[in-house]
Amino acid sequence: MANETKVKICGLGTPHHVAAAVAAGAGYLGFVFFPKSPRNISIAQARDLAVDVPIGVAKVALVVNADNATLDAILEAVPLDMLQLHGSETVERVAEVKQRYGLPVMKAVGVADESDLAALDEYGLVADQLLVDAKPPKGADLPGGNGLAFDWRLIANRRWFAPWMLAGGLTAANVAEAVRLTGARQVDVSSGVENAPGVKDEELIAGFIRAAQGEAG
Ligand SMILES: O=C(O)c1ccccc1N[C@@H]1O[C@H](COP(=O)(O)O)[C@@H](O)[C@H]1O
Repeated sequence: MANETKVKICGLGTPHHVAAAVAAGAGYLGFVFFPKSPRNISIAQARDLAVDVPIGVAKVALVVNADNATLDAILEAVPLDMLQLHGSETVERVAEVKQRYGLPVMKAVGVADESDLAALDEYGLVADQLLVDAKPPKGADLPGGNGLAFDWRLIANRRWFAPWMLAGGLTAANVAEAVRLTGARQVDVSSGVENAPGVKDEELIAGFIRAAQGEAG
C-alpha cells in the first residue's frame, strides 16, 4: 500500500528535471550553491528554475558554510522556502541564519557511528528540520552528495525534537528498506537519481519517488 513519505530531489539544474520531479510528486526541490559540486548552479539559474515551481512544493537552497553576503545574494534573487546548511555550521550559526532570514533552516548532520548521534540532539533544538546524512569520507571534496549510505540501524527508533529527513546513498532499490528500518517520513536523494555525476534522470526520479512511497515498479 502506498505511504505518504515526502521526497526531496536535490541538485536539480534544468527546467526539464524540475518539472519531472514535480510531476512525480516530490515535496521538496533542492538547488545546490556550492562551486565544488557537479550540481552547483548560479543564482540566475536557480531563480529561473524556482519561479515556476507550483505552490506546495518547497524550494530548498543547499549551502555549505555560506557567509551572510552569499546568503543575501541568493535570497534577494531566488524565491525560496527553506535553507539547507550542509557544512560545519555551529548551533549558534543555525540560530543566526534562522533569525536573519526568517526562513526554516534544515541542518545536515553526518553520521558514521554512535558518536555522531549527539549532534542530532543539539541541532534538533534549534533547527526547523534535521537532515540525517552519511558522513563524508575523510578528504572528500563534498560534504554530501557522495552516494554513500550509513548503517541505518544506528538511528532505528531514535527521534529528535525537530522533524527529520533521511539522506545518503538512497536509490530506488534501497529506499523502501531504509524507510522501514529507520521510520523516516521524509527522504532526500541526489546521486541515486542520476546517470552521471550532476546529470539527473527523469525515469530514475519517478522510480525513486514510487519506491519511497511504497508503490510497486
Ligand atoms: O549534492 C551535492 O552535490 C551536495 C554537495 C554538498 C553538500 C551536499 C550535497 N548533497 C546532499 O547530500 C545528501 C546525500 O546525497 P546522495 O543522495 O548520497 O548523493 C543529500 O542530502 C543532498 O541534499
